[in-house]
Amino acid sequence: MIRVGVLGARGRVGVEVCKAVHAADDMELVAAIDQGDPIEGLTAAEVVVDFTHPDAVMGNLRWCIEHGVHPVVGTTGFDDERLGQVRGWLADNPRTNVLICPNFAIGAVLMMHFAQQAARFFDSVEIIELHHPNKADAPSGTARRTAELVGQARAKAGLGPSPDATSTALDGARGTEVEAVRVHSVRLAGLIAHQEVLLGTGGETLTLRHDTTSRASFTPGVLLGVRRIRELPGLTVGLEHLLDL
Ligand SMILES: NC(=O)C1=CN([C@@H]2O[C@H](COP(=O)(O)OP(=O)(O)OC[C@H]3O[C@@H](n4cnc5c(N)ncnc54)[C@H](OP(=O)(O)O)[C@@H]3O)[C@@H](O)[C@H]2O)C=CC1
Ligand SMILES: O=C(O)C1=N[C@H](C(=O)O)C[C@H](O)C1
Repeated sequence: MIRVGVLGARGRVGVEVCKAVHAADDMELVAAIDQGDPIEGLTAAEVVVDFTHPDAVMGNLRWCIEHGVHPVVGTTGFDDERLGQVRGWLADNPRTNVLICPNFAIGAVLMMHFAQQAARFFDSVEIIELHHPNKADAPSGTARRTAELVGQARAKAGLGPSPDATSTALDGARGTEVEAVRVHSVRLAGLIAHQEVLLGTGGETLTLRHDTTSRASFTPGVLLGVRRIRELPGLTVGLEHLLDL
């Protein structure tokens, strides 16, 4: 039995994760921690799943790494600086492993993978992510990661920035830029999590779209991460590394 703790246990995703861990034959839910609960409650856990808040996740990660508990992280808000800090903590605590996944839904991971594969064939690419209005970070972790993967694939193929003759624009009209890829964020009541990657070239466009219709969609990926984290040394970013793509 894998002893699992959940951080953010009363949150939108945390509730689903607790249910899934509880239902798994090979896991025991030993701690369900949320805002205001002492983090020391995680001491009995071997693996901790974190779905909290970008402002909280670094402190949680540091505690887990220093206490030899393997974190499986869904919380977003990671950039190169934060990942560098995690690598630094791991260098001082080499017995701990960390898995950080901007998106645990299998379809979303495939969308990112397909976008990366398609990128070199198209002159233009833009990303639109659409989420519920309670989301803290923009752009989403998934959109950031997609833009990084697509931007790197374009650079490798020798492609420059997407063509764009805009010479005058209101602030924000063209979104933001990640690795030279334009990213647009929509926040709308009624949505959960959605993303389109728009690719275009002479006479044709390709649209890759993923829709999250239930937060239960994140749990198979989370359970896979919990099962595999002990054999993944150091820092792993992205569920794609566990999917044999
Ligand atoms: N990787 C993925 O597949 C996915 C990632 N996410 C990400 O996961 C994160 C959480 O999303 P979501 O569940 O919608 O958010 P919620 O706000 O619904 O849940 C977060 C929970 O964590 C609690 N919390 C905040 N700080 C701490 C802390 N230091 N210790 C323990 N608990 C804490 C919050 O309490 P309180 O509200 O009282 O502050 C809340 O109950 C976000 O960053 C989101 O982007 C979401 C979906 C999928
Ligand atoms: O906050 C959310 O809801 C989600 N966050 C993740 C992100 O920022 O990409 C994953 C998914 O989009 C849901």
